[in-house]
Amino acid sequence: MTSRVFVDGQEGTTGLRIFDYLQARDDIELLRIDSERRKDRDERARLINQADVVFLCLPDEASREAASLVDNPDTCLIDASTAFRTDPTWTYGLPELTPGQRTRIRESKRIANVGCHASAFIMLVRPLIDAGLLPPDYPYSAFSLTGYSGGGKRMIADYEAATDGSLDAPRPYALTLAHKHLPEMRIHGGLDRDPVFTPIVGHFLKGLSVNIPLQRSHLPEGTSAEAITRAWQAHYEGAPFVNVMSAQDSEVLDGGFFDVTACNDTNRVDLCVFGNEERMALVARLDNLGKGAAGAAVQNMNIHLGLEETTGLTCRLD
Ligand SMILES: NC(=O)C1=CN([C@@H]2O[C@H](COP(=O)(O)OP(=O)(O)OC[C@H]3O[C@@H](n4cnc5c(N)ncnc54)[C@H](OP(=O)(O)O)[C@@H]3O)[C@@H](O)[C@H]2O)C=CC1
Ligand SMILES: CC(=O)N[C@@H](CCC(=O)OP(=O)(O)O)C(=O)O
Repeated sequence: MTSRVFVDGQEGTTGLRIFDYLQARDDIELLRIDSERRKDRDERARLINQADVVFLCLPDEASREAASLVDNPDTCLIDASTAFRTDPTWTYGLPELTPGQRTRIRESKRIANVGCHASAFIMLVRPLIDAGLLPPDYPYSAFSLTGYSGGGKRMIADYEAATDGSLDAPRPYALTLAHKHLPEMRIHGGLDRDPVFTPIVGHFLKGLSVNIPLQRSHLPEGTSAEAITRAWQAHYEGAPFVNVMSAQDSEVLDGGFFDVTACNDTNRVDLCVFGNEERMALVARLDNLGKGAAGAAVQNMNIHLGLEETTGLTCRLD
């Protein structure tokens, strides 16, 4: 059976990438909006209500408006923005979160796709907190290294225009320490309070890595690198896009350096723990436009439609 799909925001960074994923598929009929009318409320409402699945690839405010335009009870929204990620009437679009999450995504008509930094952060900590290896009240902090496509069309244009070298060096941002992903990190990560989170954007298009430092003296006795790896392996068993790695794997460190772009053009997320007797770091990497946005959105659509989760996506073993 063919499903009708509309991408609201089809000319943006995430929307274009979803188009790339879907246009080759013969089980999807893509509804296209005339470019001139892409911000016309009535035309968007018409297409939204014709579709089985609508991807909202819009700023938060435009996503809220789009959600208010739905009157077809069969239309499923998958929203890429931050607008609904902690709204209890929406389902959090991270299938790997807990054992029941795929069923919730299958049954829900309102799915909030996960933030790119938040995906990496939550996939590192949540299974470990649930397994009792990390305490919910630990004073968590994290930094993230991300490519500039995370900032959408405007940031891409700024980086591409900066041929004078002015944007060559990495730039920390969100230094008010109130990044918009903190609420979802806390709530869906299972933390007692928001982490101290500092993202850094670099002069590369895409790829992202989140690093969470940990002091072993503040962790439960049994929390070792081996125990963490085992807990991830148990939690993510059968998850086609999650790759639990060992610090000894040759693909993890290249001459002592970690490649934050190694998952680019896939929907894969790599998880790894580094460290010694005293200190550890949990590290995840993913493509911010793949598992961090468009790939995850297509994965959620596949699950919602009852299709094989991996349809049209590159997975762990590819
Ligand atoms: N880029 C990334 O890595 C990630 C992005 N996201 C989220 O996904 C959403 C989209 O981001 P991204 O693709 O990067 O953003 P872009 O800025 O690249 O694209 C947004 C698109 O939305 C269109 N738009 C804006 N307002 C309206 C409106 N009122 N009606 C219809 N269309 C509108 C814009 O139109 P125009 O073409 O005129 O500019 C643009 O094409 C955001 O909420 C973002 O936070 C989530 C995870 C990762
Ligand atoms: C480099 C850059 O600016 N990246 C964006 C992340 C993009 C993202 O995940 O956006 P949403 O969660 O809003 O959907 C940021 O940190 O705000």
